[in-house]
Amino acid sequence: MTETRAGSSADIIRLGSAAKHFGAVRALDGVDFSVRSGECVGLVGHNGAGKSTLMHMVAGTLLPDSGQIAVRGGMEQNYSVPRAQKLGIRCVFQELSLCPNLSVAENTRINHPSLRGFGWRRKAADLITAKLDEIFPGHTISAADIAGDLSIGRRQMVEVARAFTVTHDPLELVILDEPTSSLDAHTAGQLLAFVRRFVASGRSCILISHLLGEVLGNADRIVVMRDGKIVAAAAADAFDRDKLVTAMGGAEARKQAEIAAGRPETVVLRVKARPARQEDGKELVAYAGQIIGLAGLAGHGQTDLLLAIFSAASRARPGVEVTAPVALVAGDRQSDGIFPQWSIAENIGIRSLARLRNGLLISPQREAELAWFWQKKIGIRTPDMNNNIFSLSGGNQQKALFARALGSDAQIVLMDDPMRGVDIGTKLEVYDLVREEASHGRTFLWYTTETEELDNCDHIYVFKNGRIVANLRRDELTEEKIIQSSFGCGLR
Ligand SMILES: Nc1ncnc2c1ncn2[C@@H]1O[C@H](COP(=O)(O)OP(=O)(O)OP(=O)(O)O)[C@@H](O)[C@H]1O
Repeated sequence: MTETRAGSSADIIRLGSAAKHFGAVRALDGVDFSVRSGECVGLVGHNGAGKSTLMHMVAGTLLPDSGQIAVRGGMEQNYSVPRAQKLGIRCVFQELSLCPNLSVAENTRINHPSLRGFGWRRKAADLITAKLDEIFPGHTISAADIAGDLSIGRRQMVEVARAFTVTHDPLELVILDEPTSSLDAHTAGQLLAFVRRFVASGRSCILISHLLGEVLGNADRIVVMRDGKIVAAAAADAFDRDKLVTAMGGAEARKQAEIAAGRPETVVLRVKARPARQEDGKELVAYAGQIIGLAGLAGHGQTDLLLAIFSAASRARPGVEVTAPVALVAGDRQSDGIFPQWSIAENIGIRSLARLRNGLLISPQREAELAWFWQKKIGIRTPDMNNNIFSLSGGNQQKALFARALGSDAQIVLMDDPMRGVDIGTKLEVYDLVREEASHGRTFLWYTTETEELDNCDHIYVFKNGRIVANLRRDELTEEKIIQSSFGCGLR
């Protein structure tokens, strides 16, 4: 990277008065937005505020209904994805785009048509491996791995690394839309440290995240969106968490309520489950009314155990005992959670069909009532719950999956890192809801990559290499203890 580029104040891209409608929804309402060389711009806002729509315009995947786009000071008349690519603008969107049946190397080749001829596979493999090594030292991903076989966290790592690989086209600006949502704290730290090095070399990033600490700690400038508009923009050190939350217009920056402490432990057993690789007799035990956390580095068996419990509800499995109906809130909504052809209301009602039935048929009225109830309860932002589920922003899709589980008759709710992409105001509301439901006897098993969320749990099981290595009570919980157990030996 040259010094001139690092020192340049020219805008890489500038959008003026950008507006976009989707039917009745005004997703962007005359937005001015720019990125300079050598800066990391943090972009925050509630679910549905318009962040992804704005980023689609920067990336050329969506054109504004009205407004202008200028690159390096020159007006663009026919801005498009190939044009953005030529200018060195890349993006990693929330919905991951790797082809599941291709290898990591083959997926890398898709972005680099210049890798052709004899030995292209080796070159693509070397390119992505070097970038993974640089961003995520110690990763265990092979370029020969098939993308669909990787956990969502590893797919996210590949997707991020791929965006930073360079062959022919330049690399100026990378848009990262919730890039750490599926990563554990350790891996997220590696990525954010890399982003800082990247911008220090004169290139630029846009970082979208609902984890406000991540934005405050890594962005140079922060832009806050609300209802399709930019409502605040300033140097990052002009903000703190409370100021951001207030600007976003979400829930007040309240502290998490005093939570599980004091709730009597009941004796109704709901789940007993031993991980398949556990040899020392440790097992997860959950009673009615408990919120049980599953922690540790991502991909260490937490999701596998949740899926084993889920399947044990319908057919017996050795080592797993389940005593009540089970619902699962999938973290990987793309492959596990969403029925893409269906409306929002149908996606919510699918787990409650028995209650929605009128004779042999599903009553549209009951389905609409259930959907409306949950729309109000957790604020699903849409003008019409009969719209297709993909008309919702990413975070609002996730809320619909919550509504499906909580609106069902399941007494055991399994949550597989479900708060990805959910804004801070809604998160606090969902935490309250989970605690309220637990106080009525529901049991929650909650895998999360956000250590703060474990404060909501009564017990936390820490996983390593497919096994439970520690069982902590909430009052013994510290980030240090989790990391110690995740990397070292079990505490008890
Ligand atoms: N393809 C689409 N069809 C219809 N409506 C859409 C479409 N894409 C976005 N919208 C709507 O535009 C608004 C802005 O959505 P956008 O995805 O930009 O929000 P966001 O700030 O990125 O939210 P999140 O934090 O949940 O990802 C939302 O109301 C959303 O429902």
